Amino acid sequence: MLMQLKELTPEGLKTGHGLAGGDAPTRADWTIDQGWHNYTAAEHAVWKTLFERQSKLLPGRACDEFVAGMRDLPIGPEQIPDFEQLSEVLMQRTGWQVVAVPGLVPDEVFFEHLANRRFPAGHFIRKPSELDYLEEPDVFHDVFGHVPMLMNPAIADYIQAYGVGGLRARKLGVLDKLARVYWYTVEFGLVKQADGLRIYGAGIASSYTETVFSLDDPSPNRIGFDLERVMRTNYRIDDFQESYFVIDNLDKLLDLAHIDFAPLYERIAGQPEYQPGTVLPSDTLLTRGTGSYHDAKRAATRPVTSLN
Ligand SMILES: C[C@H](O)[C@H](O)[C@H]1CNc2nc(N)[nH]c(=O)c2N1
Ligand SMILES: N[C@@H](Cc1ccccc1)C(=O)O
Ligand SMILES: [Fe+2]
Repeated sequence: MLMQLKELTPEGLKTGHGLAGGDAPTRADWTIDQGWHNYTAAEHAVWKTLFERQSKLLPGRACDEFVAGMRDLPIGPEQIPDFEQLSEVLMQRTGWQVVAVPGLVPDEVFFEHLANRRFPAGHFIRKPSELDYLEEPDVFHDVFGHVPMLMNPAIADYIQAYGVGGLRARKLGVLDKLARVYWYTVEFGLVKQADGLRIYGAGIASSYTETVFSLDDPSPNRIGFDLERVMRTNYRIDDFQESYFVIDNLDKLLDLAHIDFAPLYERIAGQPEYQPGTVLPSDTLLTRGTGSYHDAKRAATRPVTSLN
C-alpha cells in the first residue's frame, strides 16, 4: 500500500487534514466526529475515482466474501460513506462499528477499539495528486479495504481477538511479532479459492497497483501461511510486499485466534528474523518469485562504484 508511517505526536496531527483532525485528540479513545457534512465535492470526487477504479478490478480478484460484504454495505461510488450508516448494517451482521479517528492512533488505543469491535477509520481522504500514496490509512483504505471483510463472521472474530492479543503482546514486549501476523493476514493476505488465489488483505484490496502485483506479477513469492514463520518475517511498509502468505480459507484465521501465542513468543525469542524476500527450504511455495521488481529497485538505488 506504499505507506510511510508518520510519527504519532500531537505535532504530527496538527499538520493533519480537514476540520476535525486539526487538533490533538480531545477524547481519551482518540475518536472524533466523522464530520460527514464537511466533506467537499472534491473529496467525494477522489473517493469516486478510487472506488470506480478498484471495483472494476476486484471481481475475480478479491475473495467472494469481500465482494459479498461490499454488496451488502451502504458503500457506493458517489459519496464517502457515512460511518453511522455503515455501523448500522455491520452491527446487525457481526456486531462491529466504524468510528472516526484523525489517522494512526497509538497501539494500545487501536487494540482497545478492536477488542471492543470498533474499527477505527481515518476520516480524511488522500489528495487527488496522491492517489496511490498513503502516509497513513485514510477513509478509502480503512472503509473500502477493511469494512467489507468485517461483514464476515470469521474475520470479525479474528480482528477482535487480535485486539485482545495486541494488548497482551504489548505487555510482553513482543508486539513486533504479533504485528507481522496482522500485516500478512488482515493487510496483505491471500486466500485460496476453488478457482485460484484471491485477495482478502485490505492493504491490497484498497490499492490498484498492488491488486495486480500481488496476484499476477512474477516477482513476489506466494507462500503457504505458517504462523511461526510469519512471526519471524519482516515486512515492507514503503513498497509492495516481496512475499505474500496464503491461507486455505478464512476459517483458518479462527484457528490462529484461538492458539495461545505466549509459548510461541518464548520459543522464537532470540531466533533470527527473516528478510521479506527470503524463501526457506521448509516453505510451502505456491510461487517462487523472481524478485525482479525489488531487485531492479535495489540496483537503481545502489551507489555506482568503480568498474573493476
Ligand atoms: C501494531 C498495530 O497493529 C499498528 O501499528 C496500529 C497502530 N495504530 C493504528 N491506527 C490506525 N488508525 N490504524 C491502524 O491500522 C493502526 N495500526
Ligand atoms: N491468539 C493470540 C492472539 C491473536 C488473535 C488473533 C490474531 C492474531 C493473534 C494470542 O494468544 O495472543
Ligand atoms: Fe489497514
